[in-house]
Amino acid sequence: MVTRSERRDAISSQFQSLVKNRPTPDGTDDGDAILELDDFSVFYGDFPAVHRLRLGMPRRQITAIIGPSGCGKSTLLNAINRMTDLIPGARVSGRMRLNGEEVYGNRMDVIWLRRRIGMVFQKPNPFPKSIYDNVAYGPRLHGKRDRDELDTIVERTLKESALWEEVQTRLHANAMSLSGGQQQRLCIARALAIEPQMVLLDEPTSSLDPQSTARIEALLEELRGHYTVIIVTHNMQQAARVSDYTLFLYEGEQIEFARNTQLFLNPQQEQTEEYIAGRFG
Ligand SMILES: Nc1ncnc2c1ncn2[C@@H]1O[C@H](COP(=O)(O)OP(=O)(O)OP(=O)(O)O)[C@@H](O)[C@H]1O
Repeated sequence: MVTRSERRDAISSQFQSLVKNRPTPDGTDDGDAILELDDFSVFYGDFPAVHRLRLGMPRRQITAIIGPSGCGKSTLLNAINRMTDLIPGARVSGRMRLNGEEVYGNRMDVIWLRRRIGMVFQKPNPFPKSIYDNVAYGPRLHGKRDRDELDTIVERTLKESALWEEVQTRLHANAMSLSGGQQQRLCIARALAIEPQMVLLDEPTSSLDPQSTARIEALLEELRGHYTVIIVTHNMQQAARVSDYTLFLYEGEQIEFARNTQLFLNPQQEQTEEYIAGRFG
């Protein structure tokens, strides 16, 4: 029978080498939250898929959302850009503020909101267009037409997403000709091209091989400090490696939200400890 203290030591040694204690990005401090949830819930009919969340996600840092299947990770992610509005029977309660503005307030322009938040899904989903047109798509929607300006945006975001070296000589090739890992980096470039307030990633590496996964993780490291990133992942080692903060959800409830140095090395809740020790989920 493993004692609690032995389990804690095992967890700590497993995650010690993964968790990085990075300083807050320049111009931000510890309490600087871009997204604040206050008693925030999402219901499907009467069923609370996420329930009474209360937390602040830090600006220009990376927050991971972890928890067993069905705990509400995607529901929360979709609530941030109000994709939940499109689901019949879904409703929210409580407050969510982005940069101090009520996401669910009467004055929020939902089209504007969705255009300010980049989203990347589990399976890479580039448009069946050229690499260039995929990246230029969002800026064009925002009314940018000047060719030089678009060229600059395409080059900048392909560099930010660590794809430029591989595609600079074939920008007009179809995006579907790229490998799965390259397609996912292109989707990240497409999300960055709109200069988003936030980038939401829903299990972005679960369909990729280990090498492509490592490239995406390295890319996230580069994005940190410039963009606010929220990543849903089933992989606890990945959460420990790439993020600064982690939210652990269980059956829609917020069990623990903390810096990774706490959540993975010194969890405050026994359920967190059991989950990251792999005892359930
Ligand atoms: N459109 C919907 N209508 C009704 N219930 C839903 C709907 N979408 C999700 N749910 C339920 O809400 C709960 C949370 O689902 P959600 O997809 O957010 O979980 P998850 O943590 O992202 O799961 P997974 O890790 O399997 O992707 C689950 O019980 C799910 O069955």
